[in-house]
Amino acid sequence: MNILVIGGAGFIGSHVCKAIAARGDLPIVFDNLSRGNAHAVQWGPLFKGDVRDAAALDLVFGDYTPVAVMHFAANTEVEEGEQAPLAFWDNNVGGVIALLQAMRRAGCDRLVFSSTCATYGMIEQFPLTEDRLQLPVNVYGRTKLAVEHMLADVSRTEGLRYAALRYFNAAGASPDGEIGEEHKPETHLIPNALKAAAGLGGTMKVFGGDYDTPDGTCIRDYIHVMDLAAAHLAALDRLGRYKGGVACNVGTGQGHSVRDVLEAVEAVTGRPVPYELHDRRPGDPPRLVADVTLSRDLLGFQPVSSDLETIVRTAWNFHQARWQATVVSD
Ligand SMILES: NC(=O)c1ccc[n+]([C@@H]2O[C@H](COP(=O)([O-])OP(=O)(O)OC[C@H]3O[C@@H](n4cnc5c(N)ncnc54)[C@H](O)[C@@H]3O)[C@@H](O)[C@H]2O)c1
Ligand SMILES: O=c1ccn([C@@H]2O[C@H](COP(=O)(O)OP(=O)(O)O[C@H]3O[C@H](CO)[C@H](O)[C@H](O)[C@H]3O)[C@@H](O)[C@H]2O)c(=O)[nH]1
Repeated sequence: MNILVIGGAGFIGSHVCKAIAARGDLPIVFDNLSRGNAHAVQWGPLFKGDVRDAAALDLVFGDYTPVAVMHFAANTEVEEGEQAPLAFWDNNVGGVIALLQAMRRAGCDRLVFSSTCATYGMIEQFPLTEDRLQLPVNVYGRTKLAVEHMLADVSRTEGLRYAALRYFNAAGASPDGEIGEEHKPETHLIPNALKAAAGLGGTMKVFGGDYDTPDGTCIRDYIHVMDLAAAHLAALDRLGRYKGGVACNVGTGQGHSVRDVLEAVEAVTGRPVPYELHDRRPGDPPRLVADVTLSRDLLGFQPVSSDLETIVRTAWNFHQARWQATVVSD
């Protein structure tokens, strides 16, 4: 099967491509390389284009007749969205409108969409099941929630089959070190903590030590990116069997504070993480932890590599290899 992977040069998309290829299907990456890396596209062709470009989409649908689409392309940095909302609405919502129109022209009716736990916002009722009221507190989350509504509307009227996967915090790297997390700029906690431990990032900032959580720092549900990739394959299979659409959490059900993560980084690397407490980062909810019942029952999904030690170790191995390669090529 040909699977069109929009945003497949990015962190999560590239790991999903690896998983698609591992089971014998062909990932066709469509990416404008605004954030991703061409070197992470290793398991199929790379088509350079913008998802808002209808003609470019028609070309790739015409050339490869994909049976399904996975859509990862988006503006993703929460803080950036607070400064530049229109760019987020344009790419995150405008991109999906253009994609759905191209899918309709091509007669392709299956879509796996990257949604996010950021669509829940400040909900303080736990566990965080999918039927909770979604009240996103940042621009990023609002754009993703708007797409969820759009998908439901289009599914109802046009028969689109879709899965909106509400990922919690994707982290870790391919265990063989081939690919990993390489955002530029990097704003995510684990790569920043690893950089600080390696003495490459100076002192890292911990955003907020006064949250209403046991140690005062934010709690997140970290899921290994290869587990996340497995969830995508399960969702894809489900689209082949059932009509309609579904929105489903993808997490582990376990929460870890920022301090827990720093401790795990110190344990794996054997080095201290120099950090200083900083003001809260705008748009950060204090606690986001998935209820995993639906992903287990609907997708048969069970994370196997998402303990904090494995996440940090695979990320550390990947980053060390990249840093060494950079020094050698310099
Ligand atoms: N990283 C996480 O923890 C996390 C959590 C929840 C949801 N998500 C969502 O998952 C998806 C992937 O996240 P990621 O961390 O891999 O991000 P990423 O930035 O690494 O990857 C996104 C990719 O999309 C490409 N892209 C962006 N705009 C494009 C456009 N207009 N046309 C074509 N390509 C475009 C970028 O070049 C990049 O390769 C995003 O939609 C994000 O919102 C991520
Ligand atoms: O240098 C850093 C980086 C992060 N953090 C803290 O660590 C936690 C995790 O932050 P990340 O930036 O790693 O992840 P986010 O939870 O902000 O964001 C992730 O989850 C979001 C949903 O909330 C979005 O989907 C987004 O795309 C995805 O990157 C937050 O409390 C953040 O304030 C720090 O203290 N210092």
